[in-house]
Amino acid sequence: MSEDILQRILAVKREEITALAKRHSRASLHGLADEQAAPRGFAAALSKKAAHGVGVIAEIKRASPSKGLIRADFEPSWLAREYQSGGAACLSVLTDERFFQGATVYLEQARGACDLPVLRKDFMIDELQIYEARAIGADAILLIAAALSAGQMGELAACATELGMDVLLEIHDREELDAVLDAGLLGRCLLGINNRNLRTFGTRLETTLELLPLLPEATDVVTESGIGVAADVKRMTDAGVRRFLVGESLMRQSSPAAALLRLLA
Ligand SMILES: O=C(O)c1ccccc1NCC(=O)[C@H](O)[C@H](O)COP(=O)(O)O
Repeated sequence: MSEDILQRILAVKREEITALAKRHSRASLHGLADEQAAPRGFAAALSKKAAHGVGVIAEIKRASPSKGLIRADFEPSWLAREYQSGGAACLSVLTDERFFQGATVYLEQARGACDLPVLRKDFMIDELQIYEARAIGADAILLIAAALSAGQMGELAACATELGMDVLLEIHDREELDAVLDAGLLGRCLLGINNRNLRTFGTRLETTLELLPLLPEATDVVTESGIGVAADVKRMTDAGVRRFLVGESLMRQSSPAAALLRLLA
């Protein structure tokens, strides 16, 4: 994974965590998390759809470091309803402000507009962010292996699980897979394989296909990034992958619902 973009993002996250800690104590965020309705069951919803074909986590993504602004006409509540009517199993909402033009309020708006479980898509390196995720209603969080030590992954995953959230643990290569396996996290988290090379920002679906044979049998894999057309979905399902995280290709369409239906056709 690119030291440059990841390290730049993580430097900003450290500043944000310092600011968050000034606004809230751990106990106050825990209190806000406790006030939320119970999580909606992210992994279960994804597995239910996957058991009958394909489970899609549809992403609400306004912009990205690689593409800049993706969608100018950006209304999270409407997008959430579109994705639900298009057959998404779950939502992912980018909450990072600096690099993805996201916001925590977008997650609240999207979740409030539909019945789907929602992943907080951000760069999580501290328990405060996990409490904050639950406090804004998230049903699941993302952990990126390249950003964390094995010990941190274990601690943050345990924190999320204690709060009732599911964890999508993301890898890009064999080294990160080994770290996840060594940490004994595979059975406790969904495993995401991200097809994006963060040095070049290019996506290669082969990243998922090449890592699949190295996984223990029956691992629930989510293939992430670079899924654009139904042929990509077919290529993955032919290899046994039934869970997908899709953002840009849906966000660029005037009707994300119709685009999702076409992807699943
Ligand atoms: O999307 C980027 O440019 C990006 C850059 C640096 C770090 C992460 C990045 N993307 C995060 C994601 O994982 C994607 O938003 C997600 O997998 C959906 O990908 P896509 O369908 O290709 O929009």
